[in-house]
Amino acid sequence: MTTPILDVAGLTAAYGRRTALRDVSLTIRPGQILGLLGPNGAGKTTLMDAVAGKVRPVAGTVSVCGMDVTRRTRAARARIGYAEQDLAVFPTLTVRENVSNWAAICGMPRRGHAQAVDAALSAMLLDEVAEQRVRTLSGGQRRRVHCAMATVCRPPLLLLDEPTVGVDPATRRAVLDHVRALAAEGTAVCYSTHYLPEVEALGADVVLLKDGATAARGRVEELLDRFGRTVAELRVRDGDGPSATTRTVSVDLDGPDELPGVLRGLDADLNRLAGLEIRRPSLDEVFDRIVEEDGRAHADSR
Ligand SMILES: Nc1ncnc2c1ncn2[C@@H]1O[C@H](COP(=O)(O)OP(=O)(O)OP(=O)(O)O)[C@@H](O)[C@H]1O
Repeated sequence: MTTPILDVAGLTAAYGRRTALRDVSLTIRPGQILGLLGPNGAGKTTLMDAVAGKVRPVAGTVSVCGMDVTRRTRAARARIGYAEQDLAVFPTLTVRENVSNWAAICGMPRRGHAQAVDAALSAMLLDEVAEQRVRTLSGGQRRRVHCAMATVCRPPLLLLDEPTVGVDPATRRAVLDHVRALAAEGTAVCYSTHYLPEVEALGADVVLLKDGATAARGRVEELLDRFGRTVAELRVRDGDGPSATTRTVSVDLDGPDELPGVLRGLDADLNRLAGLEIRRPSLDEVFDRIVEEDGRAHADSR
């Protein structure tokens, strides 16, 4: 197995007396996308801030490309592209100037600088507004500028904190395509979102935080299998002729294999079956279920 780009071990973090992360451990390897999920206040931003060296751990360690973030903050930070929730752009500069300046701050050499900026702008669909001052942009456009800044230097680790909040569907697709392309080139990506279909579209591994602790982790398919319910919805006809009515009966299945047994159970009523639909669990349902339950009970060991 390849060495992780990001290794978080037993991370606990606090704001004063308020503990925001409790003993969180995770790794992200080159080319891996980790979907960071959790309800508001679960600790997603705090985790990213700790990885970026903005929040100091109370306990545990964070290392990026083998460098301890607390002891070698600058060197580790240079390996990270971080698109934060709070937009840190210069409103009076143009889009191109913001991305270009950021590339320079990150130490990008002059050679290839202009092409890298062009590529980052194009990937975020910013060509048309490249010469516009950032203060004239919409909120969704500004968020794209932030993603372009985070990705322009092609860092080994990309932290994207809810990058698609307030963006239109075309931009959402562009962000997801770009993230997939960067991962295919070997970038390790930590992607926080409340839009669960994005996690599925990215084929991401998932860490679900709840109250600062790991409530669940795994591949999307594994979480669906472990926590999801497959439901057979049978539409059964009552009565005959014009007065006939139809009712829906829902049966929980442990898996599609149980369906023949359910149908056999209908026996004489089988000819009253007017329709049948199998509903696979969605990640939304699984997410709600884990968050409602005591998530810690489900946490895997690392
Ligand atoms: N600067 C701060 N000072 C004090 N408490 C904070 C600060 N930032 C976050 N917190 C608290 O830490 C906890 C975790 O917050 P965090 O922003 O990491 O959650 P989140 O999962 O990113 O939430 P959201 O989905 O709303 O962005 C919350 O209880 C929050 O109130």
